[in-house]
Amino acid sequence: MIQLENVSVKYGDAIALHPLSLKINEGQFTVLLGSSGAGKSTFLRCLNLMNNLDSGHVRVSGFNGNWNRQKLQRLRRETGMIFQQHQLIVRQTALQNVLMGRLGYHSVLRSLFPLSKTEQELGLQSLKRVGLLDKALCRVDRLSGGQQQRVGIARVLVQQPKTILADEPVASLDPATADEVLSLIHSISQEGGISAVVSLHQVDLARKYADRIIGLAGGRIVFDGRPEELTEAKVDELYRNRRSEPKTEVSGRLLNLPVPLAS
Ligand SMILES: Nc1ncnc2c1ncn2[C@@H]1O[C@H](COP(=O)(O)OP(=O)(O)OP(=O)(O)O)[C@@H](O)[C@H]1O
Repeated sequence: MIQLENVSVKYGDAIALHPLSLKINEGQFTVLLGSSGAGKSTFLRCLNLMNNLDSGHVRVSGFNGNWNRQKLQRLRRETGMIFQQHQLIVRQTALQNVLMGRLGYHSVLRSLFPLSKTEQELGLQSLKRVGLLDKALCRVDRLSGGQQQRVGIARVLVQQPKTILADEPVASLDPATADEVLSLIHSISQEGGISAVVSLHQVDLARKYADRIIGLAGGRIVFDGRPEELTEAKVDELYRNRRSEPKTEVSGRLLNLPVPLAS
């Protein structure tokens, strides 16, 4: 369980997250929705304390007392992160990239030497789980975008995480591949009882996979409920600012079009 208590974040004078409090329960698949700049990435980074907080506390089950360096290292080791742009080393093989997920378990000195056979087997099992065992020795830049994201997921699996945080993991994929990749993250979360918090721009995918949807707007929670409670009116409210912008722009451009003369 992760609990945020009055957590707020500012960048300079700009407030990215207004004070908010909530709990993320074990095994829950939570989707964050909200227009660009709503605060989704900032919120995700608060969950494993990658962001400095302006106020409030983050409590995680299994971690008592104040956060010190060792506890933060353990928290980040137990939190798998998946990114939109995969953050892979493209000149290395899929397996080498996956094994990077084990680095948090070793000292800098130890990580200069090859990992144990057990860890290498764990890497292969993770690639098998994401359907890419046959690509283990392929360089990542020879893989498709969807396959690269699967490598990113396998890298998270070798961490044996308690929580998965995914920041727009399917934003650069076509709709069918996006569905497949999200379905994979969802099944990994369900099978392992791993909490997942995933930010998305696709409301249909949020409705399909989420146990819980949190809607952010202007750094505030404006919706928190089950997918069936997210009505069209609430979606409109969530994206109101973003949705109105293109209409204004288009109608503005249309107004400037030369009006054809009647013949
Ligand atoms: N490092 C930073 N320095 C200054 N301002 C920042 C920084 N990171 C984010 N912000 C600002 O904080 C606000 C929230 O940003 P955040 O990236 O959390 O939103 P988001 O919902 O994830 O957006 P997107 O969907 O575009 O990724 C935005 O106004 C953004 O410009």
